[in-house]
This record gives sequence, structure tokens and C-alpha cells, in this order.
Amino acid sequence: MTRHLLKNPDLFREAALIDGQWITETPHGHSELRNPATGEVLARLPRCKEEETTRAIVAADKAFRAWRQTTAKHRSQVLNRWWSLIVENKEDLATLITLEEGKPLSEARGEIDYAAGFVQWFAEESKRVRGDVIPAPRETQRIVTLKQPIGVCAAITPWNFPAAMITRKAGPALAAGCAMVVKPASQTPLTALALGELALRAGIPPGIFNVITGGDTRAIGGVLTSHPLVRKVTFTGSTEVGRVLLQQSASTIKKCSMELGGNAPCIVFDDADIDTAVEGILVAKFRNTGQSCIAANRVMVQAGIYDALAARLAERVGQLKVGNGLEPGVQIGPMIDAGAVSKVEEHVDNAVAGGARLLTGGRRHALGGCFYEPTVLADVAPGMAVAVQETFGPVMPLVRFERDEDAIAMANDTEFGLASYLFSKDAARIWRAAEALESGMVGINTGLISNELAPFGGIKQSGLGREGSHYGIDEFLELKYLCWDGLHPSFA
Ligand SMILES: NC(=O)C1=CN([C@@H]2O[C@H](COP(=O)(O)OP(=O)(O)OC[C@H]3O[C@@H](n4cnc5c(N)ncnc54)[C@H](OP(=O)(O)O)[C@@H]3O)[C@@H](O)[C@H]2O)C=CC1
Ligand SMILES: O=C(O)[C@H](O)CS(=O)(=O)O
Repeated sequence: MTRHLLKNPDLFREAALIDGQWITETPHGHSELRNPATGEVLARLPRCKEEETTRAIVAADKAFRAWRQTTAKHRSQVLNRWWSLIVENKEDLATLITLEEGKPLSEARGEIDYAAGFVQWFAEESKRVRGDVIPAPRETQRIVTLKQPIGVCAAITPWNFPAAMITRKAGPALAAGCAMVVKPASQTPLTALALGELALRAGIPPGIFNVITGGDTRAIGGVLTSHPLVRKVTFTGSTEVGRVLLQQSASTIKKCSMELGGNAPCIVFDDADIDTAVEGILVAKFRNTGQSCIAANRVMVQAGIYDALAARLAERVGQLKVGNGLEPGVQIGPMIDAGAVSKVEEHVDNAVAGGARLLTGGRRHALGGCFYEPTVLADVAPGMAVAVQETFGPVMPLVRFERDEDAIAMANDTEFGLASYLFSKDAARIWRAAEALESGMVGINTGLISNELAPFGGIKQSGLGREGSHYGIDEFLELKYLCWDGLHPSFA
């Protein structure tokens, strides 16, 4: 079924990728993968555990020892081939994303552009990894620094952006000269495996990019976070899982990057351009059906424009087209699974029970299954679950505020600090608020802040480190310092 939907059927892999080999069978059986829109079986993937994970790590270490000897220019050329193959196969990759994750095809195409951007960006950044010559304390000495690839990297990635969350890690890792073992989310392995097929075609050596298919997540994660050959753990997902992985990585002091959960405030000041605010809020809230860690989780509107903006938002949200992501014009796809729908339902019911007003949506969609109606809640109190916890779904809670400082205080009253958004035309007001907000990223008069050029990451319990931008490659490098003595400065 799935294979015949692709122009290039070889991109459909029901296997793990270890040391350049497709492993279709393991002693641990198979897992069925289902389409969240229809419930139909998409694929059967071999279940991996400790043994397969260890094999991948050992293969990665062997491959790393040759890959790190290549020139940055060579790695750049290989990554550029990977980038061009990803772009050439965009339609198939987007189809796989929509089938396994559910997002509308138009968004899936956008994700492939986003994902490819990381490969292209770090193909160039590989050639800009530089050291220093530092003025020495003694005449006979020279101080030199080198940046060297850290080694085998373990990547554990989420289901919501099954391509971009892999290339945002593999791009810089491979560009730096490292090797990677990826454990994608069990719900979205097909995209990762297709990227693996294209990596092999691009000339990325066997063992440099490995994909472990799920099954026993804890067992796989246990090996990835404790094996001595793994020197780096990079994770994108929930804060609670990130905490576990950090704890497990401590035993062997692995370098860790964590892109974790969020609770993004979206503040609309009373001088905002209303049309800009409406468009920005819709993107910040409903991108990927609200299943994004940088989704606007709380929309805070100043009292003077609250009623007018609430009405505009309710009207637009009520018009969003819900359906199977493969259907033309669909803007809101299914949620990833039944658990995600239940969490949204609990948050909406709790808010309404607490006095919030339902302006549109508020119930499971008539399509059934994992579909939920895009929802706007008014008069949400800051302490309600829908505003305190990460809803991770198509629900927009509107919170009213009077003074600027009240909005900042509410925005910062959370253990999370990933993204924030604000809308205003007053430069001084924007600057005051942007500096005061406790988050790693701030969208100003826009709801779309994701690109490969900027440093993506959070503070507080939203994460450690940055991905993308010229900062992103440092996560995969070690800095070495040479203190070289015995050099006589004069010819006398
Ligand atoms: N900051 C960011 O960039 C992002 C944050 N998130 C956050 O993640 C949550 C939703 O995404 P979701 O994918 O469900 O997040 P999870 O944290 O549940 O899962 C993320 C990945 O971690 C794996 N995993 C889960 N438990 C363990 C474990 N004990 N050991 C090793 N690996 C483990 C999962 O594997 P498996 O699939 O097999 O369970 C999956 O591959 C939300 O809180 C969201 O905010 C999501 C995306 C991006
Ligand atoms: O824009 C992004 O990168 C997405 O929000 C990805 S994630 O951080 O939510 O996984």
C-alpha cells in the first residue's frame, strides 16, 4: 500500500539501517506502524533492542575513525549531494511524513524544505570550523587551538517533525566529522529510513548514519546513553524524557543537547497591527495541528483589543479545513494518537468547567479517530491546565491582561522557556518585552521562527544548547589546546 504511493519505491524501507545494511529481521519480532488519519497499517518494522543498538554504535565508531580523516571540503561535497537528493525526492518524503505523522501535505513539503536547509547549511559550515593561534606567555611557546569531531553521536528524535529533527542533528554532526546513531520516534520511522537510503546514495559511508527502529525504547535509550563509545547525546522531545536521558548520560559524562518541551506565550499589545497579529497567531498555534514545542500555548491579549481580536480569531479558526493530510486544501490533520486527543479534551473540559468561554470547536471532530476540532477558548485563567501545561494540540486559550508588566509576569511564570511571541508596533515596547521574556527565542510580529540560519533552543527546563545557525556545529566538536614549547623566536 505505502510503497505504491511513492515515485521512488526504494525510499520505503521496512528495516533498520546498521552499518550500511538494511536489517529486516531481528530476534525481537516486528512492530506495526499505523496511519493516524485512517488507522491503516503502513509498515511492519523490525524491533531493535540492546544487541542491535550496540552493533550500530560499534559500526559508527569504526566508520567515524575514517570519516574524521576526510577533508571538510569532501564532507561538504557529500552533504551537498545528500541535500540535492532530499530536494529531488521532496514529494516522496513529504508523502511519507503525511502518512506516518498526519500533517497536511503542504506542511510536509515545507518540512522537507526546512530539513534540507539544515543539510545544505552545515555542508557549508563544515568548511568554517576554525581554531586559533593565541599569543603565548613565553617567547619559546606557541598556543594553538583545534576543533575536532566529538565522535559517535546518539540522536533520539520526536514524531512531530520526523525529517527536520533528524537533519537538524545529523547535518552538523556529519559536517563536523562525526558518526550518528538515530533512534526516531516509533510513530515516524519511515521518514528517517528514507533519509538513510538517500544518505547511502549520496556517498555517506556505511556506519556514518544509522537508524535504529523502535520497539524497546528504554532498552535502546539505555544503551545509547551509557555505551562508552557514544560521546554525544542529542535529544528532541519532552522535558520529562530529556530529564531521564540526562540522568542516564551522567554515568559516562556524555556531552548533551536537549530540545525539550515548551509553553510559549503569545502577547498581543493594544497597539498591534490586528491583521498581522491574526495571521501570526494562527501560524504559531496551528502549525502541525498545534503539535510543536514552540506552538503558542497561551495567547495573552491586552484588554483594549481583547473582544475584537477574539472575534476575529474565532471566525478564522472556525473556517480551518480538517481532514486527511493527503487531501488538497486540508489545513488541520489528525493528532498523532488517541492519547494526544485525550490530553486536549481534558484541557478543554477543565477550562470550560473553570469558567472559560468556548468561541469555536471544543470537541472531537465528526471524522472521529484522532481528529479534533480547532478550538478557541476565551476568558482563560492563567492557572488553568490549558495555560500551565503544554497542550500540544489545536487549542487556542485567550488570556486577558491590563498592563504590559502583567503580561510579562504571566508569560514568565512557567518552568519552560523555549519560544515567546509578541505583536506591537512600538519599538521601545517591543525591546522592553523581548529583553524581559524568559525564553531562548522570541518571534516579533511573526508566528514562524523556524529556519536553519538561527540558533534554535530554550532556557530553563526547555533545554540545553542550540541547533541550527553557525552555533549549531559546536555541539558536535571538542576544543583542544596545544601548548607548544621549545620554539626559539630568533634566528640568532
Ligand atoms: N523542544 C523541542 O524541540 C521539542 C519538544 N517536544 C516535546 O515532546 C513532547 C511530545 O513529543 P514526543 O515525541 O511524544 O516526546 P517524547 O519525549 O515522548 O519522545 C521523544 C523521543 O524520545 C523517545 N523516548 C521516550 N522515552 C524514552 C526513554 N525512556 N529512553 C529513550 N528514548 C525515549 C521516544 O521514543 P518512542 O517514540 O519509541 O516513545 C521518541 O523517539 C511534547 O512535550 C513536546 O513539547 C517535541 C518535539 C520537539
Ligand atoms: O520549528 C520547529 O523546529 C519545530 O517546532 C520542531 S519541534 O522543536 O517542535 O520539534
